[in-house]
Parts: sequence; C-alpha cells; structure tokens
Amino acid sequence: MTRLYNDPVDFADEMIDGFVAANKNHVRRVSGGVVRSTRTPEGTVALIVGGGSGHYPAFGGIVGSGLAHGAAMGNLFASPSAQQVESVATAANRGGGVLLGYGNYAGDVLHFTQAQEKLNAAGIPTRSIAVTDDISSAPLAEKEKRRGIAGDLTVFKAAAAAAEAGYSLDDVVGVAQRANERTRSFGVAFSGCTLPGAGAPLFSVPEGRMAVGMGIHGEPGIEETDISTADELAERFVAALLEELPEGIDTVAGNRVGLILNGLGSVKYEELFVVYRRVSQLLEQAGLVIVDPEVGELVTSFDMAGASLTLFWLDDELEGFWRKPADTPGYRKGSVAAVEQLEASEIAEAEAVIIPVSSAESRAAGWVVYEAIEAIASVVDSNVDELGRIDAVAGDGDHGIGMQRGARAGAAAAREALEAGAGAKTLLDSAAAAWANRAGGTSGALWGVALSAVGASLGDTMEPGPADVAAGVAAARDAIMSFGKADVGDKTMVDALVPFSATLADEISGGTELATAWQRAADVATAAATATADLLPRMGRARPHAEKSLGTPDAGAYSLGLIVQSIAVVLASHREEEK
Ligand SMILES: Nc1ncnc2c1ncn2[C@@H]1O[C@H](COP(=O)(O)OP(=O)(O)O)[C@@H](O)[C@H]1O
Ligand SMILES: O=C(COP(=O)(O)O)[C@@H](O)CO
Repeated sequence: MTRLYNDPVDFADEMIDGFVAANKNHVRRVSGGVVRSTRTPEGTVALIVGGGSGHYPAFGGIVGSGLAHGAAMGNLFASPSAQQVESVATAANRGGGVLLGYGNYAGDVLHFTQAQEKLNAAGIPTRSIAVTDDISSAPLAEKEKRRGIAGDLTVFKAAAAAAEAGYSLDDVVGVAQRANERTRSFGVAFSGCTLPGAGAPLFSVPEGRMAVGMGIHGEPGIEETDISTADELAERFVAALLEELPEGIDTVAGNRVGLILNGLGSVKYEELFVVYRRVSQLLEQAGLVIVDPEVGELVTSFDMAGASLTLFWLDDELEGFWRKPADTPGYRKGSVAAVEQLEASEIAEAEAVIIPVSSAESRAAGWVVYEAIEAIASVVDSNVDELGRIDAVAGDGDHGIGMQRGARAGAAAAREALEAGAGAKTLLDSAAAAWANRAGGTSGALWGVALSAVGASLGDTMEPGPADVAAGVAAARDAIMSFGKADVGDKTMVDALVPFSATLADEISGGTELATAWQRAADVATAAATATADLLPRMGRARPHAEKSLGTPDAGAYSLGLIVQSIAVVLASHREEEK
C-alpha cells in the first residue's frame, strides 16, 4: 500500500524531484531522467540505464561513480520513451559512445531501440544490452526472451567498470554481453503491490501462498505453493540456480560467484539475512566461493513482498569489475577517488521545438484531429479500469493507466501545437511525442509511431481528403507492424488494426464518404478485437502466460476498438455540420 502521495498522476515526477534534491552531489536532473553531476573523463563510454520507476534504486539510484552515467526514468512500471532515453544519453555523452542498458521488457526494447537509432543517426555511436537474468521467464532454449530483474545490477556494474577502465565501446559491449550470459536470477513473491492512488493492488498472491517465478511487475510465475520456511526458500533458490550453469561452465565446484539476495520492497532486511545464512552455507557446500555478496534492496517492485537470488558467475576480468568501488545514491561499495562537480552549463539539454509553416486548410484539419485525440482521451478515461483489468489477466495490468497518461498528454500537446499555428502533421508529431513520452510502455511506443505515420500522410500544407486519411491509417498499420514485428493472429492490437485499415480503404475507394466509411471500419475493428479472446498471445508481456489469456480479449486490441469508435462520433459530428 502506498500511503504518501499528492496527485497520483504526478507521483513519478515529484519522486524524481525529491530524489534529485536529496542527491545533488551525485545526480542532476535533465529532460527524461538524471545524469551524473560529477565529471567523467572525456572520451570514455557512457552507460545509460533505464526503465520504469517504482524499482528504486533501479534506475536513477545507481547513477554515479563506478556505475551508470545517466538513467532514463520512465513512469511507474512503464519504460521511458525513446525521447527520454535520447535526451539523457545526449546529456551524458562524453565522446566515447553510449551503451544503453535495460531489462528485457517489450516496452523498454521498443523505446531504447528507437533511441539507439536516433543517437546513431545524430553521430553518437550507441549500442545496447537487454538484461535477461530471470530463469523462470523462459526456458534455456529461448533465453533471449527472458526478463531482466536484479541481475540488471551485475551487468551494469561490469559494463560501467569497463567503461571507467577506458575500454572502447565494442569492448564495453563485449563485457556487458559476457556478464549477462553469466548472470542468472530466480525469485518468488508473497504479495502484489499497490501503485499510488490505486484502490486495489495491481496484482495479488493469495494469502499464505508464494508465487514462484513471479515477475517484478506481477507477471504470473511458473507455479504457486504454500509459503516455505526461510531455509526451504534458500534451498529452492540455490537448487534452481545450480541446475542451469552458464555456457562454458561444466561443474559447479571451484567457481567464484558474485551474489545478490534482493528484496522486492516489503521483505525485511532481517528476513533476507535469515535466508542468506542458508544460501551461503549451501553455496559453500557446493564448492563455490562467494565474492562481495549484496543482501538488500537493489531492484524493487514498489511495496511488493518477495525476494530473488542472483548468481554472477565470475571470470578474472568480471571479478575485477564486480569488486571495483562505486558511489551512487542507492549503491555504495569501497571508496572511490574524489570527483569534481560539473557546472550546470556543461550538461547539454535538448533544443526547443520549432513549428513549421502550415496552410489554413491543414490547420482546419488539425482542429478535427485535435477533437479526435480529445475523444480518445475521454474514452480511455471512461474505460481505464476495464483496460487495466483485461491487461492484468496475462499482462501487468497497466494498459489503462498507460493509455490514459498517453492520450491525455497527446491531447494537451495537440492543443498547444494548434494554438502555436501548427498544421495537421506537426500537431500529430507533437501529440505522438507527448503520448510516447508520458505513456512509455509498449503501447506508448506503438501509438507514438502510429500518430506520426498518420501525420506524415496528412502533411502541414495540404487539405487532406478521405483517401489521405485511409493512407494515413495504412501507414500507421505498417509502422506498428514493422516496429513491433507482430503479425495478425499474435493477439495484439494488430488484429484489430489490420481489418480496420482494410475496411476503411475499401469503403473509401468504393466512394463511401469518410464518416460512414470510418464507422463501418470501426465496427469491424470492434468485432475483431472481441474475437482476440479466442487467440493465444505470441507477443508482448502476455506471451509467457498464453493459456491464462484464452477467453479474454487482448487489451491493446480492445482499446483500439474503443478509440476508433470514439473517432467515428467526431467524424459524424463534422458530417452533420457540413449538411
Ligand atoms: N509487438 C507488438 N506489436 C503490436 N502490439 C503489441 C506488441 N506487443 C504488445 N502489443 C500490444 O500492447 C498491448 C500492451 O500494452 P501496454 O500494457 O501499454 O504495454 P506493456 O505490456 O509494455 O505494459 C498489448 O495488449 C498488445 O495489444
Ligand atoms: O515495466 C517496465 C517496462 O516494461 P514495459 O514493457 O514498458 O511495460 C519497467 O518497469 C521496467 O523497465
């Protein structure tokens, strides 16, 4: 239960303000997150980490000497947007290239990949590492699909130490990949967590039961059992992690391991120490040497009760990096050399947006687009709980709040652009950026590229007609499918979008006027969204829990159905006005 907050919508921003105010000697706020407030040598690689907020000290709390150079800080449990990542990386860049580090979640992958492309295009050589330590999230044969949990820290620590040792970007990437290959985690949860202002937990575990392998956003685990004793839990953790040795390690005995026994938010340190007592006995009995163990909260999940064990299988070089000192707000080790504070003017900030010239016709079309985005925000507001409920069946339950943040921000940005004289394209670009920025997550990234694609078809100077609208929707469909790589049948929003786009194009090319064509296409989309209940998910967060989702429609397809219906009403009102 989160008790202390103001307006829940402002929680993440206010949390970051307070965090920065409390840690000025380590971090400085920039657009999208924080960067170190201390000088790092010119020419070294900058490690930019990130993810959703709600996991403190991940990710802002591990910015500082010996660890990250900056953190892109998303909203609660939602990845930061590409723009946030790009802005933090630009501010932290020291000329040696950038490594982006994040946990392997769909939203993070989409946004960080988009940022990587933009940074490379801007002349900042950028690579990335998606951490995949959670062994319960996919079998070994599909280990590239695993989620990142507390093992984020071992991978980031090794990469950061390599960067600080002056390694090239390629070599830092090599170290990060090797650290990721050699990091394995396994966790359990005893209860869910409640986001600020929410009336109920985002997810829950029945009283007295333990969800084995549950993810840090409540992603369902692999089994549920009665809560065990501390020793039994230690035995389960150790058995699971010793069963799957990283490639190149054939026997357990004789190895050296870094270790994290991580608390997820409301397990006491004292309880963790009781568990660690048995973990250390078991690992030593197995012939392992434990190097610099960390017992505490390093990647949390708000007030969730749970714990995980991470083993980091060391070689000589990785051990050197694991043991290096670090000094960050949420993680300290050894003593680091004195560091010099940077002047505010030495941190680059993003430039202001310029509104391109537009025609009166395009501005008039912009008004209709703005009304449509307001209608989206309103329908999402009315359905926020239902969208969350649907998403919670096999996902993380945040689809409603993510869409709400995105649509509200998109509508506000559209209004502002309109008042500044923007045409339809610029208005949609501003709305797209604001939506992706505020929403984060998978759907934030996808709605961002979709709105931009529609904008590109409408332009800033033409008078868009029905064929341009159909072309815009087709462009949005193509953008979502090429960016997200989902196909029809994967149980995503694509299942509603593809028939929507096809029906709209058919109706318009057959001479149906826009409002009627849109309404017919919207009805097809709604039916297609409902029909996703019969599908098994093959993409996104719901994928590992395919069978749980049977009988429930896909959240993103369902919200798309609601949205296109709400736009149909706006278009019909304009047709009425024309009569
Ligand atoms: N690769 C993809 N391509 C298209 N849509 C996707 C993809 N992955 C997930 N989705 C859509 O995103 C929705 C989930 O959105 P959201 O809850 O915001 O994201 P997250 O799972 O990152 O929290 C899913 O219901 C699905 O419709
Ligand atoms: O939830 C997180 C990111 O995943 P999404 O796919 O964006 O929901 C975040 O907390 C971890 O980065």
